[in-house]
Order: sequence, then C-alpha cells, then structure tokens
Amino acid sequence: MNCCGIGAANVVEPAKIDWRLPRHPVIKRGTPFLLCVLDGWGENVEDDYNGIHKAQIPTIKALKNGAPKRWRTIKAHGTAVGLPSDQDMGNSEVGHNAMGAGKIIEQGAGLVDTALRSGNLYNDKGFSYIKEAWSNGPGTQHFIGLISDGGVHSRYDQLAQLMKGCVERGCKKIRVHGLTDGRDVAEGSSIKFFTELEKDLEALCKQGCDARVASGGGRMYVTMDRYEADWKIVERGWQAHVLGEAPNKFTNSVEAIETIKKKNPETNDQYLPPFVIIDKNGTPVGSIKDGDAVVIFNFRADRVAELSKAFEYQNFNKFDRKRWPKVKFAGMMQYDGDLKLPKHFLVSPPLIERVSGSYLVKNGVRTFACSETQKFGHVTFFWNGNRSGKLDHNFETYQEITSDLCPFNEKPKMKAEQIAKVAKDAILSGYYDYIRVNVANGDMVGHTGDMAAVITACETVDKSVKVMLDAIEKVGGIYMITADHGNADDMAQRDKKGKPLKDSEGKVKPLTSHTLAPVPCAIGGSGLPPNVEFRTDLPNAGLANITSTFMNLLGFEAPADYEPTLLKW
Ligand SMILES: O=C(O)[C@H](O)COP(=O)(O)O
Ligand SMILES: [Mn+2]
Ligand SMILES: [Mn+2]
Repeated sequence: MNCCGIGAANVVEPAKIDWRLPRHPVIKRGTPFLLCVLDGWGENVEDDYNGIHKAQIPTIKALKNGAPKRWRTIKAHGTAVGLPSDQDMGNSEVGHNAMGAGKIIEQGAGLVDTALRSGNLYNDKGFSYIKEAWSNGPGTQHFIGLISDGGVHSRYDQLAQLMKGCVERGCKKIRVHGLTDGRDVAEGSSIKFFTELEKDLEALCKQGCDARVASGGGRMYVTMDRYEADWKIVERGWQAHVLGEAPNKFTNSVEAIETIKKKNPETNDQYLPPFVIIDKNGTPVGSIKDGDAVVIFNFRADRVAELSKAFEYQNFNKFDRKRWPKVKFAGMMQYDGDLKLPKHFLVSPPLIERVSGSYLVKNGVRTFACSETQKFGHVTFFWNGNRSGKLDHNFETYQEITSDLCPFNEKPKMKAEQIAKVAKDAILSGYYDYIRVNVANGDMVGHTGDMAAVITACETVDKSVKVMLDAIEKVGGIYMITADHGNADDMAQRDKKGKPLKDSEGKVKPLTSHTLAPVPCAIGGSGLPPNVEFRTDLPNAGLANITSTFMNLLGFEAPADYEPTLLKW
C-alpha cells in the first residue's frame, strides 16, 4: 500500500532538466548507504526531563563521542525549515520535505499567512468556488480543523481571519467543527482555545452572521488519522461533523470539553470523544447538508487527506458515509500533488520540485524506504515533496510495517525492532544502494508525555540503530543517522527561565509537543574514506543541508542549487 492508499503514479517533472549527477571525487558510487531518521530526537540540555539523556543509549552515544569530526548538530526548526519564525518548532512535514528536497521551502503556514495578509486568498478561484454556496444560495460555510496555535497542522488565528473575511464578504451562516489538540500544544489548553473561538463567534453573530461551533472531538480519536492507520477515527469525525451524530451532546463547546473531561478524568485533549452541539430542541446546530460549503482549514496534509477523500470521492468504501452531501469542498491547501486532492483549495501549496529521489532514481540508485504506518508517508510522501506515488517503480521499493493501534506509551517499543530487521535484510541483500528508514518512537511516545515510556522508547531506538549499523559494517557500507526535529529530548513544560512547571499536586507538567532543539547528524561506516568529515564553516546549517551530504555519501555531487554539503574531503 502506498501512503495514501491510492495507486502509485510516476511523478511528472518539467521537461529539459539535466538529471545527470556528476560522480563524487572520493566517495565511491555503489557503497551500500543507510539513512536513518530518528523521529523526534533532538540534542538538548541534559537534565532529568530529557528522555534521551535519561535512557541507556550506548550505540547513539558512541556516535557522538567516538568520532567528533563526524558528528554535529543541525537546525530543524523555524526559518531553517521554511516556517514563519524561529519560535516555530520543527515538525515531520517540513523536516522531511527539507531533507528530501535539499532546499528551504516556504511552507504552508507562511503561505497561508501571506495569502491572508495580502487578501489574495479572497481573489483566488478556491475562495470564489466555496463562496458560491452562500453568495448565490442559502448554504452554510463550515470549517473543519485543529483549534490551537501549534502551527504544525493549522493555526487558530488563520481560521479567525478567514471567518472574518467570509463575514465581510457577505457570509450569513458559519459552523465550526473543531478538534482539540494537546499534542502540538499543552494538554488542557483546548479550553483556552475554544473559549477564544466561542468569543470570536459571538462577535461575528453581532455582525449579523449566525456563527457557532457545531461539533468537535480530540484530534487523535476524531477525524485526524493519517496514512490509513485507522479509518474509524475518520468515521467518528464524519458522524459528528457531517451527520450530527455523537454520544455526547451539548449546547456549547467549552461546556462539552469540560463536562466530558469531568466525567472521564482519564481522557485528554488528544483523545477527547466526539461531541455535537444541539439547539434547545435537541437538533444538531450544524450538520452538513447539500448546498453547503466545507473548508478544511489545516494546511498540513497527512492528517486530513483521508477526510478529504471522504468528502470528494464518489466511490468511497472506507466506511459507510450514510449520507454524502453535495457540497462545495475545499482544503486550505491541496494536500496531495499526485492525486490532486482536493480539487479545490484556498492557497497553492509549496512547489517542491526536483527532489533528491527524482535525481537518484534517474541515476540508477536502487532505493529501499521503510517505516511503520505512523511514519511511512514521512519517508515516502513528505520525502518526495508531498506526492503519494513512487518516483520510479523500477528503482524503488517501499515497505510499510503496520503500526499498533493504541496510545504509544502503552507499547513504547512500537515497530522499531521490525523496521531494523527489514532494513538489515535490505542492507545484506546486496541489491539496494540506498536504504532509508524512519524510526518513530522518540516522537510518537514523546507526544504522550509519559517519561517512563519515553525512556523505553529511546532504549529500543538505540538497539535498533545498532542492528542496522552492524549490518552496514558487515557490507562495508556508509551510514548517516539524523533526526527531523526534537521531541523526546524535553518532556517538561517550562517557565520563561527554563524551570519545569508543576501542577497543583507538585508534579512536573509533561511536554507533549516537539521542541526547538537542533538535531544530531552522525556519519560513518567502513565504506567512508578516512579523510571525509564534517566541514566547520557551516555552523548554522539546517536539515536542507542533509540532502547534498547524503547524495555525496551515495557517490554523487548534488545539484548546484541545493543547500551546500556538510562534508569536506
Ligand atoms: O501529527 C502529529 O502527530 C503531530 O502534530 C506532529 O508530529 P510529526 O510532525 O512528528 O508527525
Ligand atoms: Mn517527526
Ligand atoms: Mn511529532
């Protein structure tokens, strides 16, 4: 299965590109090369709240301490990966895009900001399309997405601006289907964000627009599945947002979140059960009907591609939609360039062209990419510039290992051992030049905020890395171990001075989000000529510099317009 569950397609690139890569002067082409991305593994202050520091990780420590000229850190957040500011933490999409493409690309968050600021969003065809529903007809404008200021999948301030823009242009009825976060922002912060949302909707009501929250739920339990890990999540969302059906019914979203949590103190923002807002007669205030307009306001693709298909595809068999309303549907962006999904969108996505994978397959590099479901699309779809198909069926093998379906602190080993085994087999097969894997544990377990589980996760990652490095050693290969952003490296919320925050019982408040930390990058292997090491003149290098570096390690010079290599020889 490819990441988005639809048949793979070869990517069409503009004609007249010279795809030939010159050979590297000292690194031999054809030496087996392992590129291992440790998801959510930052290089951070070594204190008691650094899950990586607290774990026993002899293999990864030896990379740092054993070969100082072949170990360094690189930037993985903010402007280094195309985000609007250096206060923005990195994330998998922007990190894998940068590593796959070799360039710093202005990402969705910034593109939406610019389109809203300039007003261009309202002049484009995507907005005209959805507007037809309420300027020429009685349709309601629905918005579905993640309500927080995390800046990874969405930003609430962008939704607020967009709603205002709609009202200024004559929209008379808005319904918001909001998902609680607690993963890119602190657990419990949903109350703050939904209070702000309710207040903003009230202000729009005063301007003559009937604006309300209609449904909601926790992002990990309702709507925002990814890579087809569990369609039930999307089905719950469909039922709440479209059909107006959920076991929990309330008249206000803040009351909904508070009451559900009070009844079940075990639940949290990420896993909040679905709820529907009803009027005084018990009727849902905003189920989605024929003639309405629906916008998903998340800019990031992976966790809204499935819902987009449910809205857009006539032939759809992932769950019983019961009712498939004929709506004007648009994404904040187009989420999949291969599938053209969705057809209508408000802001054009970043154009990510001539990615490293396209060059490598055209130069005959046999590639094996593998991860477990939760990160499978990261090393394929994101890596290839948000395209769901393979770049070349003859030169690429993609293997997905099915992830468990549970909060990952319950199974912190995840599928790391299986990924390592599959990668080892691919390395020892002698067939592949380039083995690319993502090991998910640091990130997925980091997001649970459970320190004990994070320690197990990191120790499992270390053992898995050892299995892969041993295989590389056996075949005289080369490796690069790096990461896409921080997460497990800080498990405590902190005050401005960096002191951990405590709750009313004196317990440290867990940090479930990514961090701003740089990430490690280690190279080595007996296939690497002895004089190759990291240069010292690029102290501010970021993830986009990785690309030229690994193209060198594969025996090629990188394209001239890629960010410079980190190597000297
Ligand atoms: O979608 C998620 O799980 C988080 O919002 C971001 O994590 P990722 O960027 O590591 O996937
Ligand atoms: Mn990640
Ligand atoms: Mn993450």
